[in-house]
Amino acid sequence: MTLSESAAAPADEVVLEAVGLTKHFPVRRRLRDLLSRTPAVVHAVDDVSFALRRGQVTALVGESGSGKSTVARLLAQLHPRTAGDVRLHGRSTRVRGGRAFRAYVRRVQLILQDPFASLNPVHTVRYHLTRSLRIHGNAGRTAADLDRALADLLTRVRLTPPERFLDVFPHELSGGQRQRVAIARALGANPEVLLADEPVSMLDVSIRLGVLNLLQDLKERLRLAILYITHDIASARYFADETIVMYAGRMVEGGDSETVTQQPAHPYTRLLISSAPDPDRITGGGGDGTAGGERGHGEPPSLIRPPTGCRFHPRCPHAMPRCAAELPPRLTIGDRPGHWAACWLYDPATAAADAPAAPDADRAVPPAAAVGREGATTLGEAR
Ligand SMILES: Nc1ncnc2c1ncn2[C@@H]1O[C@H](COP(=O)(O)OP(=O)(O)OP(=O)(O)O)[C@@H](O)[C@H]1O
Repeated sequence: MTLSESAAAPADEVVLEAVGLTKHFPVRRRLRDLLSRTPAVVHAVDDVSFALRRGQVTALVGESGSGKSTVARLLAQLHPRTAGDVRLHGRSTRVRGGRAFRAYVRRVQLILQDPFASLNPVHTVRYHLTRSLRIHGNAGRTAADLDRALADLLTRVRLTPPERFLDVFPHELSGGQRQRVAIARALGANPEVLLADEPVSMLDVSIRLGVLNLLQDLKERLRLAILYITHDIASARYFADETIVMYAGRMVEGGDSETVTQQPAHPYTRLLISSAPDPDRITGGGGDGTAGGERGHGEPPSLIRPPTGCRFHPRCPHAMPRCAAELPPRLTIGDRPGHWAACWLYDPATAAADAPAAPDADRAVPPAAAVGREGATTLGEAR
């Protein structure tokens, strides 16, 4: 598909979908494990479903180890999946290298966290971009075509004038400029989807916004579908149209970013927000970084033997007996269209019965300011 074709397509068209996506990694077996019939596995991702739409950013948020990068790698076809499906324009896709893989990556590009690692230090910007354009058949026929395509890529990522950047090596660039080159290289494929795995977390705080603004601009101008993976829920509010929260390999909340970050429903999302390093970036947080948010306790669970029922229940200040026994489905919150949480607090039966954790009787959702007075603090491995 050409750029002009993609610009003409409807904005909310689903491009890439995860459907019940599941990934279990085998664990190296110890002697005593050999006696066990069921081999141990890491439940990295379980039953994850969402859609990436043209011209929209979807944020996947969660603490370290929640399975975000594994989802990106599954969508990029870099891991075989244990179960579930990846659908590109509605068609199930499973590619393992070769020509099919090249055709897939032409449409779905992955941008990694560390531009130092993803650019070869012995090659110039010109080399990296030319290689991408050639591999994906976008270099044109003549040297002049190639020069135009190179200048166009650098201009798109706002490295201008292009001739100043073409013949420099990665170490001569700042971190932000290197990430822009990595984005330009991804654009060399003329993709429909960008999977951006923590694209700004290794950059200085002062230049993060510039790179996020660039991605936003590309989303709008090229109508890209973008998956933005981050542990920083504050940036999801700013940058993403939709936000999905993951905990211990499962999706726990989703909805439009404004609602998920300003009226979080799941106790884990509340904990994530109350632990955000800069509470001023999210209204409703207090100056001490905890007021106005949830408090939980403990560490993230083992993914080899994940907790039964809701995986957050051992840390949840609102846990009920049911939470340990039954896996909560996605339950509609009802405040804004599309807002859901996988939490038994939002089951009408819970609200009607004892509702021990719903201080606001008119609303099954515990308001952020009213919940979370119990328990100790801290978010295990949040970075
Ligand atoms: N190749 C692998 N083999 C075994 N376990 C893995 C592998 N890759 C990831 N895992 C495990 O899967 C779980 C999810 O990891 P993943 O990297 O997807 O989480 P994440 O949310 O992206 O974390 P981070 O922000 O630290 O990258 C972790 O427990 C991790 O140790």
